[in-house]
Amino acid sequence: MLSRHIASKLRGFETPFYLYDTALLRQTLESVVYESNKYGYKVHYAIKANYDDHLLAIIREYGLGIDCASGNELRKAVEAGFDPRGIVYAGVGKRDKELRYAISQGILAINCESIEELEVVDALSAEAGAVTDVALRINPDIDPRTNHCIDTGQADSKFGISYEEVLEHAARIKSLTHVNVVGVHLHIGSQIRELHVFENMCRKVNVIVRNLEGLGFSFRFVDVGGGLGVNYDVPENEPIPNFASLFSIVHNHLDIGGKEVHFEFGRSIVAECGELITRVLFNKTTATGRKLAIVDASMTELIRPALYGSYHNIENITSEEETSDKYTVVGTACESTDVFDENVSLRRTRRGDLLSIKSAGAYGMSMASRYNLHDLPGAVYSDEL
Ligand SMILES: Cc1ncc(COP(=O)(O)O)c(C=O)c1O
Repeated sequence: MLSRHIASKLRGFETPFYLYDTALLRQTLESVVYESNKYGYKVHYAIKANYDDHLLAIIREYGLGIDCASGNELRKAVEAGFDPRGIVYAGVGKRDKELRYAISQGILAINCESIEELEVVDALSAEAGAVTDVALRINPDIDPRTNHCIDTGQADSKFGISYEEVLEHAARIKSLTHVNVVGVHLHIGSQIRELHVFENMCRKVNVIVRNLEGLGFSFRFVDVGGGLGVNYDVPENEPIPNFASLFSIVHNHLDIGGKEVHFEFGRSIVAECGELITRVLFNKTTATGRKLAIVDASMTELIRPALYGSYHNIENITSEEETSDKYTVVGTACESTDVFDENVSLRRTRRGDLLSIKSAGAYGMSMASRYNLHDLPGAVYSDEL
């Protein structure tokens, strides 16, 4: 973990801020590129995880495509220099102006999540005099065995079109003249640590693709989404996620002929290279005996613990004094759920100490808000120190 080694340098920066280890980001990108090249797989970066300009410039150097979830994310990717032909755009509710923009950019595919959306893309493409490449985002009804708040591929989920509905409307979909159905897309959820789940996913995809092609569809690619989890518990043990295992599972279980296989990784690319650095403002003990460390960050910088009950490992990077005391680390926001973690073992923690909240590079800054009119946090990059 970078911050522990450069804690004295960090003291001078206004807290809270995100610290990014760009060397680790580069190693992670090297790994994903190396491992995916073994099978000819194509990797998109899910820009929702973190759209920081400095990080995007690095990610672009490694030739990844982009997965985006809104018109503004698409615009951001295009402005950051990513080739529109390598961009996919998913999202359960796309506004007409967002669809018009995507159509005008000629992206790799709009991943459509309802029959109605396919019809609207067809109509808007006709208006623009275009034929738009789309993929069918299919809900495969798979339990990804992750936090229920972040699963996306179970039957009842708002994401994707049910396979049955695609079958029912197959003839109608094929009759649309201004969309070209070039792919199948699915994404079963995020922070998946039990990789055998992806075996089930592959088996379902095999059936879906075979049956739909039997009905006359012809797909150029299958995009199996993202979801590879990271080690929030002990990030030092696994700074780079296990891309090799996931690719090997997909290689061994996906049976779709020579079609392109695409992935959309967010968390696994950027989570571990980011830490949220925050300063201890006050210590106090509740009437019930809980020792609180009140820090100057809050759910406005990192909402994952408050929103999903997610765990992030926390360390006092400026104290050397061991203690058996346990701390509940709370933020400044006017919300009772604004708690980073309870009963944390930290070195003796005093006003002014810096804490690192680790593995915060994904869905940290990109989900930050200005609640309580907090300022948005800054960013410090290891290659600029
Ligand atoms: C459609 C889609 N693709 C890719 C991702 C990226 O997922 P992850 O950050 O888990 O790799 C998400 C987020 O879960 C998503 O909804």
